[in-house]
Amino acid sequence: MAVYTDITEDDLSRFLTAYDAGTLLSYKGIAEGVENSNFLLHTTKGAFILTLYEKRVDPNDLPFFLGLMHHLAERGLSCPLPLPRSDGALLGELSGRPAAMISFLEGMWLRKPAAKHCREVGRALAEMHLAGEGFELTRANALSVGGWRPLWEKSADRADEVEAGLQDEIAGELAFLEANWPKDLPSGVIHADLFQDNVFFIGDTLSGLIDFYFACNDLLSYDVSICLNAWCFEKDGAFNLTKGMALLEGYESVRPLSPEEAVALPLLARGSALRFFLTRLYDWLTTPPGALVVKKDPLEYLRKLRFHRQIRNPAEYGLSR
Ligand SMILES: Nc1ncnc2c1ncn2[C@@H]1O[C@H](COP(=O)(O)OP(=O)(O)OP(=O)(O)O)[C@@H](O)[C@H]1O
Ligand SMILES: N[C@@H](CCO)C(=O)O
Repeated sequence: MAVYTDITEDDLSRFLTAYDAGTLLSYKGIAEGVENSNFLLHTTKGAFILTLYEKRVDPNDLPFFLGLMHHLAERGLSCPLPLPRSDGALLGELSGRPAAMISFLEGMWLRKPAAKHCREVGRALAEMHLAGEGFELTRANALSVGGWRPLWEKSADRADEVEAGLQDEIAGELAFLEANWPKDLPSGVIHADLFQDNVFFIGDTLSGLIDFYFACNDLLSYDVSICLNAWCFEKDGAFNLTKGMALLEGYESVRPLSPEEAVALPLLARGSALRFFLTRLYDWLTTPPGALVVKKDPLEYLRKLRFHRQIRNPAEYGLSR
């Protein structure tokens, strides 16, 4: 249950007076999610999502996130729309946290996606990359290669509590990636967290993308590698070549990867595996007992990182050339 900050009915009803969202009928905390506190609201005007932004979201970044969702929705991408307050602002404050009201997206995320769903995700990711062109705000990726060492240093001393030898292995991996990280690849607005729980389907039809709170400007193919990691591995840790092929075909049906992006995929996938390993490791070691949040297993991403280390050719992901 990711509700770090609770809210009272009186405070919420007062908060809603600044919106054209009707009057409150009911509200409840949403179990899913790790980063922020989310509530499902029912009002006399329908269903809405209220998000209270927590520790990993810098309030100064919120205009970028909320403005991006508006920009993408205007270009036909199915994603949540932030509701404006009576003064036009997209951001308010509730229970001491920055807070926004966003439109409710129909659909549900898939617990067991098939290759056909991966194809739709690849297509939607490329469509998002193209729709992001022309967005006037920019945001550096705080969790790209430049952000991994400071994050690692917060957990390094305790890493061997999770698995013996981890401290040396990750220190070596980090040094390798810092020395070899690709630079001159196509970049633009990326989602940077397009995991299964952030893509909604109605039946087999993709109905929308949510959770743009890691969106930023970075390498487009890095975003592809995040999806390879998030969608194309089975629960036993095996890479599913059929899903990889489908995801990459879906992406390339909208935006073909350049030869340089294709060659860089194994390195990018190692990097994105390390990124999620590091945030999960930090949360694993620092989330207080009894916190209303599901901690995610860092070792899942350590295994993915080790898998990519032995990949020599993007064809091993199912990339056709
Ligand atoms: N616009 C929306 N429409 C419908 N449901 C939503 C919407 N936004 C969020 N949700 C629900 O709230 C849950 C958590 O949302 P979100 O993923 O944005 O939170 P988070 O804390 O940022 O999670 P994460 O750990 O995935 O980053 C989603 O899994 C979904 O069930
Ligand atoms: N999607 C991330 C959590 C939010 O960043 C993970 O699964 O580690």
